[in-house]
Amino acid sequence: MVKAVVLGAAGGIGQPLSLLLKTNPLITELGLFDIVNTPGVAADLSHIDTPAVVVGRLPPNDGLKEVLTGADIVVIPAGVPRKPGMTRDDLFKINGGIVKDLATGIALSAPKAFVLVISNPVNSTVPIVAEVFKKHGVYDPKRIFGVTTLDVVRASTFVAEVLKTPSAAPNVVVPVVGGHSGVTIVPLLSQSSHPLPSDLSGEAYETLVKRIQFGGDEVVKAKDGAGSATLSMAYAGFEFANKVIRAVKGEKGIVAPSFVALAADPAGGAALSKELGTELEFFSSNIELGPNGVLKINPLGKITEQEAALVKAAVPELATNIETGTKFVLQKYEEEKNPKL
Ligand SMILES: NC(=O)C1=CN([C@@H]2O[C@H](COP(=O)(O)OP(=O)(O)OC[C@H]3O[C@@H](n4cnc5c(N)ncnc54)[C@H](O)[C@@H]3O)[C@@H](O)[C@H]2O)C=CC1
Ligand SMILES: O=C([O-])CC(=O)C(=O)O
Repeated sequence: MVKAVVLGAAGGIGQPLSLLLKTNPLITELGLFDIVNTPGVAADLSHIDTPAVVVGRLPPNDGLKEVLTGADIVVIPAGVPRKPGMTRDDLFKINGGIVKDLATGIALSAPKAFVLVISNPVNSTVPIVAEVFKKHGVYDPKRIFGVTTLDVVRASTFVAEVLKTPSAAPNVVVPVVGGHSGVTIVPLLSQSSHPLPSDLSGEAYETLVKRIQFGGDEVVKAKDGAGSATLSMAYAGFEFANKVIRAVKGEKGIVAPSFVALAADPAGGAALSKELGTELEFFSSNIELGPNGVLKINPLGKITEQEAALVKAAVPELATNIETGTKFVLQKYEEEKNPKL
């Protein structure tokens, strides 16, 4: 019995993600919440002949509470997407508040659920969820994940393109570490399961790295004001959710990058901090998943000088993004305590 919940289920990511989750036979209940249209999306999906019983709720009458109660895994793609010319950080003003409110709902109604955060800016929204959970006394760093899988999916696709073997893409595994925006996205191409040509250096190497780092911009530009990646993100979110579900069901050795608190595995986190040369509260490295969420945070391992430079460039931006998320929540709680602030 697995209950999966999607918050923001009527949106560009939410609908195809909910469709994919409905196709997973391991999911027995699918709860959909959004501020619009969830009854319709739920009615539509409920006609598909797979096991999940689908329920769609709106905010009035405790809809969020109803959907979240009994949830094992909650995926959050709620919030506004980018338009051309915007950075992910520009979304913080609106999405920060949305994620804080939804995290509060999860802390109250499904504190043990695995929480998969898609809403941007991920580098700041994951710290928001963590702070809200701390405030409610239900924080377990092993259970909160920033979804960076789309970067991994893009890296597989783009590397296979460079190797002129597009059909190999699903088998190409490239760890992408750091975070989920621009220079914080660090592909470790030297660890690709399908080695790149040894002469891929200079401009060709930089072009490939930049394409993985700024792949989101390609989609934003092509959609020309109609939003950002939705279908590839739904695929990536489904991939990661399935990995979490499979690990919970007892499958061993499932490893994938995700933006998590280093406190989720203090020993692994300390080793990673040593490699980074600094202590960040959150970082996306390869993590091994287990029945309780994060089992182990893996080190970066052997990386090239170029990759070390990319990691070095990512660290200060990550630190700022993390602080933005944390401070936002703490400030909101201060304001709630003292409304005159
Ligand atoms: N982590 C990643 O790799 C990626 C993250 N994203 C992010 O995902 C988010 C969603 O993107 P799209 O689906 O394209 O946007 P969208 O605008 O199509 O859908 C967002 C949905 O959230 C809903 N929503 C807004 N406030 C809500 C609330 N308080 N409670 C519940 N639902 C609420 C809206 O009604 C809408 O249906 C954006 O922040 C985007 O930047 C997008 C692509 C990749
Ligand atoms: O680029 C965006 O705004 C959406 C996103 O996170 C991505 O596609 O990686």
